[in-house]
Amino acid sequence: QPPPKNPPPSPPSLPIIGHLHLLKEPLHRTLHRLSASHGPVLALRFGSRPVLVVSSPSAIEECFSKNDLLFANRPRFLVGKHLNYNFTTLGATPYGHHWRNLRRFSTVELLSTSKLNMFLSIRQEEVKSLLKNLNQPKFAKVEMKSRLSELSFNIVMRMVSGKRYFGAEAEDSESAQRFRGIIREIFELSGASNPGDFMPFLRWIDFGNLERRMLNIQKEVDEFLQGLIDEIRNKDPNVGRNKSMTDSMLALQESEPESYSDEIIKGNILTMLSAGTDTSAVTIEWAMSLLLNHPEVLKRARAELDEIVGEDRLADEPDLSKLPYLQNIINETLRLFPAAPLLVPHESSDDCFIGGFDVPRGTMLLANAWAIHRDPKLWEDPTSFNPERYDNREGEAYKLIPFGIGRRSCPGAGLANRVVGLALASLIQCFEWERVSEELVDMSEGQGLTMPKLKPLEAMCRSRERMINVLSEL
Ligand code: HEM
Repeated sequence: QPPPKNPPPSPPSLPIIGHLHLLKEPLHRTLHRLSASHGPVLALRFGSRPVLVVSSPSAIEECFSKNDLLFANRPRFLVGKHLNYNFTTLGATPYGHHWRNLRRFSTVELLSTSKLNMFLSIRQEEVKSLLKNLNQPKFAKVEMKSRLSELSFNIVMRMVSGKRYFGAEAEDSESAQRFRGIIREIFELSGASNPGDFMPFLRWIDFGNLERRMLNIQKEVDEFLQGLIDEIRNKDPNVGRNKSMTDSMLALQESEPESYSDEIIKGNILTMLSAGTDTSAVTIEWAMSLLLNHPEVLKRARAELDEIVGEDRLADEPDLSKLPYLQNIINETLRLFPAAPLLVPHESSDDCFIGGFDVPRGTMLLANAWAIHRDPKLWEDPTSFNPERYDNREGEAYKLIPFGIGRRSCPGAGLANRVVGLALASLIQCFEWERVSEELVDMSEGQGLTMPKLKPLEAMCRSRERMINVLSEL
């Protein structure tokens, strides 16, 4: 491929590795620094692969409206091969017939408004179980991360398979524990900067044993998922539930065996679990951390809940649309701590122009949502947590993009909003919260694709007196 005539600005690079030596974690911060000195449309090279980093609303608009179709591909990473059933899962598969099929299926069978309404009781039950475990009359220190992670895992797992994995009535807690660990490991391996993805010769010597690690994980994941679908397949159809996504896929397998092979079904389950659990859990954790550091915001949110919901019943999903301040808090959390700060990498299927520059086909696109969300040209006092900023409708399109935009944007945004909204509303309504010490909660981010908190959140928690009756009935 000849070099483009008018390439975007780019820092000096090294032979063979290109800019890989510059990629320090967290990647969104490094890319932000590079964009700050070279501009919002930045060209890099990860080994042999051309990369485009965009970090302005106008560049985002160019990529995801006019050129959305052209950028609807995903790069083919090792993790897509080994841990996404050879590029057949919704998140990893290239744009085309198979993707459209899966996307339609997932949207209709799992994530449409009517399906989400149908699964409401699952979310209510899981949130109640969280509240019940936190219920106590005196202030005590609680660890939040694992509770929130269990909450989101149980919700998605029950929607997908009909099974409950953690806590009371858990059906198979030990293997689920292990499986959740594996999912976390998959995430660690899913970053956008595995050297072996960009310098194929490194695969020869198996850089950091990466490929071997992936193959081991693949085996374990596959056994777990095969066990799960076999169990559902073999269950007596007159007993048991048959409303889960896996049940629907198995039903389709009979009429369209090629489109719904066991592999495709396993890949779909894995995708829902890996895309839909940590993301929501981490968002709730960041939101609670922000509230602990801003008691005045917590107070206002509680006043809103007391006014709209009162003390005789728990907050519920239909209340969420009547709680604009809570929604502002969620938006502000997703602005400052987007669970996918660089979205998910895209890839161009043809040459195009972005920002007046030539971008060759086969370029990997990284959209730095994190940088846009903190751009002082777009947001007043961008690093401060200020839910009030949305009162006068700050936040137009292309400025706040935690779920991405265009045809590959997050199909689970509606579910995520409900899970995060219901959990936060209930935690604020039912409990008093304080920091474990005078010190502010540490807001630094750790490594990993979903931008976890470096230090898992701990807080002091006690049931609110006015909610004791409601809580005691759980
Ligand atoms: C706060 C929670 C969440 C955030 C911040 C989030 C964010 C994102 C982002 C940024 C993308 C990539 C968009 C792009 O490629 O440009 C994405 C893709 C995706 N998300 Fe989410 N997500 C969340 C929750 C969920 C949930 C609950 C599910 C489903 C159970 C889900 C399923 C997916 C899937 C399947 C994709 C891949 C779509 C495709 O490639 O066509 N996500 N998400």
